[in-house]
Amino acid sequence: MTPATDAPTLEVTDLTVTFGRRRQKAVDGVSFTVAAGETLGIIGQSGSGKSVTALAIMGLLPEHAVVSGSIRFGGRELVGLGEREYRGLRGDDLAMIFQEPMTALDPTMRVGRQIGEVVALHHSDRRGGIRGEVLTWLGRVGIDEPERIADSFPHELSGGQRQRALIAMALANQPRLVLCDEPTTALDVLVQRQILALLREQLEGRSAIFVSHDLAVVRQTATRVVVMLEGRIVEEGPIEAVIAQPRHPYTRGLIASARIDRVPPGQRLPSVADFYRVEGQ
Ligand SMILES: Nc1ncnc2c1ncn2[C@@H]1O[C@H](COP(=O)(O)OP(=O)(O)OP(=O)(O)O)[C@@H](O)[C@H]1O
Repeated sequence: MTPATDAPTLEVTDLTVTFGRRRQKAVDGVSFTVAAGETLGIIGQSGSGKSVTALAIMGLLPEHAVVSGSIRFGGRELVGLGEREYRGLRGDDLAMIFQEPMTALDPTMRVGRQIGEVVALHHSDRRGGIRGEVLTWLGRVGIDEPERIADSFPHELSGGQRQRALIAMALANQPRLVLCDEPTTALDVLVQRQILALLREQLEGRSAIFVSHDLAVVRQTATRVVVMLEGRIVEEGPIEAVIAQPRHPYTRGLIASARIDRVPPGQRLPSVADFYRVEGQ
């Protein structure tokens, strides 16, 4: 018998998402897996369906979204799961790190309390040790003065500190899958590098999905990558193999014009229009 640990953490099969009466599919028959302990990169230009895929997994799509296909997480089907059951999964088994931490943090609540609420949410028995756990996590994500930061409101923190706090919040319950959606895009280049280094360290050995338009950024954290174009996956493979020998013309154009080996993380990828211009030459 195959041991349970060999089963993928996440198995997405033929996932399709449309919005309301719009005919075009935002995500169109997408299939991929995330093995236990691996970080999968999802790359593609703006509008290619990366965020919609991540939000479908998190059960965070708006009500007018029509989802079909299958998302199996630890053997459980998530498509069609009720909001109450999803709430039990989020923060505990499934966590998400967003691009803009200010929208994910409550501006009216001190940072330490917000992280503490996540810890307490699923472990009410740990109430006594919650403050200690919050401070430990803030230290672990590289916050120098955990006490002061825990007692601050989000607007009193720098962008980098806010993203560190959000990472602490996402990881505090040791989730089985962490989704990062452009977690460094809103930061300036220096802070972006620091947060990437932190994520690289913290995601090591965890199951994770790292969504970005930036191949150089994905390369730092992911072992495998899927390339999305207009709602579909056009290429997938180990990241270094895809960079060295891209098979799909879009990936080839993307790597050629992004000069992936030469550009630092943070540079934007070319758009589809750029790609067709490159191809048309
Ligand atoms: N709430 C929504 N209602 C209607 N259409 C939406 C909604 N959210 C996304 N879409 C559409 O779905 C498609 C895919 O969007 P998605 O946000 O997944 O792209 P993305 O690859 O993540 O791009 P970005 O990097 O800009 O976030 C786009 O055409 C977008 O307009």
